[in-house]
Amino acid sequence: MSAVMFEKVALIGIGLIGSSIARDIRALGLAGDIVISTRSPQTLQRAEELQLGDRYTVSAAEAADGADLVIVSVPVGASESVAQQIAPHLKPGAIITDVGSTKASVIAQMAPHMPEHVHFIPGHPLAGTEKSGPDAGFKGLFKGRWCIFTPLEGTDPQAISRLKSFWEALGSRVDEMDPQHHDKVLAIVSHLPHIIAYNIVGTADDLEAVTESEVIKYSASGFRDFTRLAASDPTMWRDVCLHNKDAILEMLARFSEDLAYLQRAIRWGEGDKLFELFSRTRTVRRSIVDAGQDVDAPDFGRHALDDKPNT
Ligand SMILES: NC(=O)C1=CN([C@@H]2O[C@H](COP(=O)(O)OP(=O)(O)OC[C@H]3O[C@@H](n4cnc5c(N)ncnc54)[C@H](O)[C@@H]3O)[C@@H](O)[C@H]2O)C=CC1
Ligand SMILES: O=C(O)C(=O)Cc1ccc(O)cc1
Repeated sequence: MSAVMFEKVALIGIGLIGSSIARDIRALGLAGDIVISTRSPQTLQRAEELQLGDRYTVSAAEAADGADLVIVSVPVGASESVAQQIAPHLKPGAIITDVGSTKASVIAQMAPHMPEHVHFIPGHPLAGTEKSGPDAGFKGLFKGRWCIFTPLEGTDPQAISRLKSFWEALGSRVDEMDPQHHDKVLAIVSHLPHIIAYNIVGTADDLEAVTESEVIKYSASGFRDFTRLAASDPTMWRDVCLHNKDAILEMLARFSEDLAYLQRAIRWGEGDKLFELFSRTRTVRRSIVDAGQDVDAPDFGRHALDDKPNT
């Protein structure tokens, strides 16, 4: 149904996100030629076994050479190294984008290396799982999810519009934001939940030595939800923490203050305070469900092109 949108697409990094994009491009026929590059020869070989692209190379420079669209899907801490490697080979008029979970740092790392004759448009699809690597990707990951662009001032609106059409073809809704604002919003809605999960599972793991296997044996679904997040890729999340340091520390300070309030209410038996907070937070969940953002709901993520509801 879709037509070729970019003649040559280079995917640098072919883990969960890169390989999901590759699968969608393939399925929708959005590219004439898909070239895949990743640093590790083993991962590259796996991408080839999975037939995610048309050509494969460990050289990011070779992959980017002559590409009309370059999508960088590597841990955010590797952004500068990739930008340095690809910059001399970028074709005039090419669109360069990324999928990194932090934006100000990615811009600081990549923008200085981008030649005048390309369109650099930082992006972030708000879709993913706790899994990593090329096997973890799947078709339709971005359906019904937001993709946030944080374009630099003066970026060609036509290039933004071409990239927007690409993400919309993958079923995403696209929004634009200032990178600093993006980093603050994501710090509270995504980065802190992961840090809290790493922390609580780490604490439980320390207790495990005392309680033997009780932590696993009796773990209720609340704790299990935390273990899913805490199973997320350590390299990726180390980089997110180091590259969104200021916003994360600001949100952690607020979080600790609010936790101290809760702690105090529990210590002094102030049930009304607990009840008030727990009632307020319940309405947050309800508004997410009402806004159609509940991924567990059967109709969530229907593609614009689907002609009948999911069953
Ligand atoms: N995992 C998730 O749920 C989401 C991740 N993101 C962002 O997407 C990016 C990629 O994440 P995933 O696909 O989950 O990670 P992943 O670990 O599954 O894949 C990362 C890929 O980058 C390659 N790589 C690592 N260092 C490299 C380097 N220096 N040069 C070239 N390739 C290199 C790896 O070989 C692998 O192919 C990250 O920046 C992450 O913040 C964005 C949205 C969701
Ligand atoms: O697995 C989950 O619950 C996620 O939250 C996935 C995710 C991880 C990082 C992002 O930048 C965006 C989405």
